[in-house]
Amino acid sequence: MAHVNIFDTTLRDGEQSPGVNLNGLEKLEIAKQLERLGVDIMEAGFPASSKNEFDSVKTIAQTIRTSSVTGLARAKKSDIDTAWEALNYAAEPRLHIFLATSPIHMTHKLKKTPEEVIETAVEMVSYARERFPQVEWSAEDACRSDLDFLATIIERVIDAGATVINLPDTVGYTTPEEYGFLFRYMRENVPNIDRVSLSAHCHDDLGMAVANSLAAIENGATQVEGTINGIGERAGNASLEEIAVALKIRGDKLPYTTNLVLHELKRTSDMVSKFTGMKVPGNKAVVGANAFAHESGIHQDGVLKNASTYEIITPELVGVKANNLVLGKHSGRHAFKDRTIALGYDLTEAQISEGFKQFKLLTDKKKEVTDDDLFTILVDLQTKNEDISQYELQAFQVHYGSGNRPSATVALRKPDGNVVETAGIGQGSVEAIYNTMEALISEKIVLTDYSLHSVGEGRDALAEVYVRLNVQDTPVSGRGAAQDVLEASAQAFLNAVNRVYVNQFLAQKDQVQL
Ligand SMILES: CC(=O)SCCNC(=O)CCNC(=O)[C@H](O)C(C)(C)COP(=O)(O)OP(=O)(O)OC[C@H]1O[C@@H](n2cnc3c(N)ncnc32)[C@H](O)[C@@H]1OP(=O)(O)O
Ligand SMILES: CC(C)C(=O)C(=O)O
Ligand SMILES: [Mg+2]
Repeated sequence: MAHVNIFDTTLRDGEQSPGVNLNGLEKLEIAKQLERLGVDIMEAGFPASSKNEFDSVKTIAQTIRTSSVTGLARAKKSDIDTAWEALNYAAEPRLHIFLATSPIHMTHKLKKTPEEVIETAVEMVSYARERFPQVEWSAEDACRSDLDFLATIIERVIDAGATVINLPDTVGYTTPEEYGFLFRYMRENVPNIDRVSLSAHCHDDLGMAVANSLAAIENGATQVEGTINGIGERAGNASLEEIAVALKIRGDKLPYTTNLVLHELKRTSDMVSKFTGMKVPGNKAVVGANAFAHESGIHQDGVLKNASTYEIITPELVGVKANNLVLGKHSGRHAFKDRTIALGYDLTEAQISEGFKQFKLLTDKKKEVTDDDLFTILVDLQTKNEDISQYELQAFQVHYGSGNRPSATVALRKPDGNVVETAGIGQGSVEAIYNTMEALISEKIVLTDYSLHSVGEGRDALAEVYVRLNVQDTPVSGRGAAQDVLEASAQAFLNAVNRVYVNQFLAQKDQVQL
């Protein structure tokens, strides 16, 4: 069977999803989980795009050992130099350079002639190869490019030292037949094509990203790019879990292997969903909550008689556990710690103590503490920047009654350690809390989105809230979890505010150091 390399771009193209802004600690946790999942290459970010992005790519490059870490760069020396500064720590540093090749992009965006585009691509690929042992070159908007021009530029960048050629369907425009043809055409018409790995990168604007990726594999792609849960720019990227499971389940038609550890898929999907705030729809293939649920009587009857009547994928294959009940009221610290390790957490002793404290508090209120509950508590602990003091909720109280205007009293600890308290009103309880917190924080804060859902089932389930805010016109998202919906709402608001605060704090620190 032929092998296909998996290139994950959740942290780069995935993070380009509107409204998603991951902090460095969240990116690092996702990177570690992607390594456990067995991705061959992970694109950690676009180092030249900002100081925060540079720092997080560098930390990921320093941490990840078994997957290759790459970063994106424009065809510009300064982008390549910055990328090298961040990525040279990686076990196998790689660079991903892109330059558009379609007439639309060359004329209107780059304002370059096709000859100038060839010259720039060749010059930048050979410049990058002076540093990086592996250089991927992407022909942005390949699917709307002229085939012969594409074949010419590919031949030239391979001669300049590119080791991987990517043919992205940047705008999600192509069909499986056309995309398959593109790969066959390049295999047959670029004389030096066998010197490189050929990669597919699809977007889902017409809902064909996974089908297109599979067509590319059948026609000579040896690498496929995508994201977990299919998140990404606009309608998103090809969903890696769908591609990997399709290759596994339809090995009869698609005889290709990957290095992915399939039973890590569900956990990876859950983590990406939690950190990005992009909830996975129930009917999403492979990882949706309903992917293994059977509702109608005839289906239930069939499954009871033999699961293969209506199930082509077993839940265990992708790591969905039938019963994820874990610890209870009488569990001790050792059992708790063992469970955190089994869940894939790498916590310090201080984090374990804090997590155990929160777990015990939860067992007082909740009959069954599930893996999902633990995941929610621990994720917040692990991704909080303990080195920078931030806004903390000290206490709050809400008065609500039908016919009365809701009011809230909130006490906050500010980053300078002072505790401030005030009261305010709103049209509803959540708005009363948010208005009061806005007054205490003294910034202009606008709520642009709010969503609430429960973690698991039952009246005692944890509530999880996601918000999007504009803090002094900076868009930012935040999440909070608690047993009470109002407390979860308050925590989500502060989580978003703290993201802006931490970024400003780090930016000021960098300026002082300069
Ligand atoms: C298909 C994709 O997903 S491509 C990746 C897209 N991702 C992102 O853009 C996220 C990160 N981007 C950013 O933070 C910013 O856009 C930055 C820091 C990279 C650049 O910011 P700015 O310098 O303000 O430029 P801005 O984004 O407005 O415009 C892009 C410039 O890069 C040029 N450019 C675009 N692609 C390339 C390329 N592959 N190689 C070289 N130049 C390029 C554009 O022509 C434009 O140049 P111009 O200023 O001479 O007109
Ligand atoms: C940077 C490139 C590969 C990209 O994301 C695209 O073209 O979609
Ligand atoms: Mg893309």
